[in-house]
Amino acid sequence: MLDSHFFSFSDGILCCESVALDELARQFGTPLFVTSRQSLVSQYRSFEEAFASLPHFTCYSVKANFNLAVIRTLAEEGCGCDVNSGGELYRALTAGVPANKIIMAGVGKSEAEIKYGLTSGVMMIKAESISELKAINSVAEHLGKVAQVGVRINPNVTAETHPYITTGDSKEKFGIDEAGLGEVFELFKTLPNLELHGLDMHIGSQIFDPEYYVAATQKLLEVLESARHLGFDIKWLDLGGGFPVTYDPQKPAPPITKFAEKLIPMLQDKGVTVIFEPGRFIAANASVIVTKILYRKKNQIGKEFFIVDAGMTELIRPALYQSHHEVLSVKQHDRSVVADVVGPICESSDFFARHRTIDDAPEGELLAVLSSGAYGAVMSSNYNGRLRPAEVMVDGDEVTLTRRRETYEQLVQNEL
Ligand SMILES: Cc1ncc(COP(=O)(O)O)c(C=O)c1O
Ligand SMILES: N[C@@H](CCCC[NH3+])C(=O)O
Repeated sequence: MLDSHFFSFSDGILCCESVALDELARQFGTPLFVTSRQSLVSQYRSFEEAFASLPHFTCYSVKANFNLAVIRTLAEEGCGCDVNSGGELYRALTAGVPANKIIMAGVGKSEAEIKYGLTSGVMMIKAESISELKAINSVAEHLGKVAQVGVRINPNVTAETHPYITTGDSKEKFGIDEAGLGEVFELFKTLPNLELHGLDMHIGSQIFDPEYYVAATQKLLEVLESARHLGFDIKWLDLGGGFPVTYDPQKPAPPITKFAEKLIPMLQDKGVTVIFEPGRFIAANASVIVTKILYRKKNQIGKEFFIVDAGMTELIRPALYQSHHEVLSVKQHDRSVVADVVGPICESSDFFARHRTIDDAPEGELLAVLSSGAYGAVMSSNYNGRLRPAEVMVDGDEVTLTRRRETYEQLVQNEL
């Protein structure tokens, strides 16, 4: 059931590294996000190892988990950042990531955000439309700067994943497709405050088949050829993120080496630094949510429910993408039941698991929702007047509170 070095049972109790999750719940309350620092570092290092023979630079996509301690952990390993907004840029800078290791992306950056990126001195700001290129030029002109720009290409490759997280298809809003590229190159020739430094793609998330990357990279390489033909000195080829992780042990993700084996030969001698923006791959399996069983009930059709104190406000992925998350009892029991694990929110889509075999843990005990590190806390909300939970990071037997639980006062602090 559990295949992790970082979350494992010791004396019948689920632990994060050397720390028992029930201890953490006693100390910090529930619901609680618990992150294994060693897991983050290990995932980052395995990514680096897989692509070691390729000149590349990895920019962790902070949208997956923007907790400052997570960003800082990866920055200490030498990793850069991919940010999607002014707020994420602020977080990356606050975590101490140097601006020249930050890439600024986003399909709809405001003038203020572009200005923030350029004044901070980000290594590359990406454009996803002709209009945005013009906006970047005009902000750069005002600032008396020349912007180092990357253009996000929409390669029209439909990667097989959940339809809400596929991004490289012409039907989607992302990037500039083949038809727009002539105008893009023309603009770089005429607008004096733009320099074309990078070509970029990001075809989606949780992509299992490396062939989608191969197909899209092939298209990106064709654009690289055309750009060079026109005299552009392209330094960076950005392949985005999207590398998969295992959520469901029945459907294991292919190892990252499978992607590296396909991509490295295609990119090795192209005279560019390849940029990767993994988010989920690094963060997803580094955290769990520890949640208390408030009530159990069985109804007239024999259906059983565990009603827990975390919900879709902490992890919206099952509601939004019907995604699978393993749910374990923190304390092991000999007997199991088949039940739904649901939250306290007034929505029928507020569940973590349906019809799942789960230990027969009594009310008051704890469950852990696994693989909650990516697109978990970052997508949390105050819906139903919920307080965003506390977050802790574990490193061996050391525990650090990295985010305090919200308070009722904070819920209303911005209202007049
Ligand atoms: C531009 C860009 N880069 C990187 C990522 C990170 O994706 P993932 O978490 O799937 O690696 C995303 C999110 O899908 C993205 O939009
Ligand atoms: N939020 C999505 C991933 C989106 C990736 C960003 N484009 C998920 O939880 O799977």
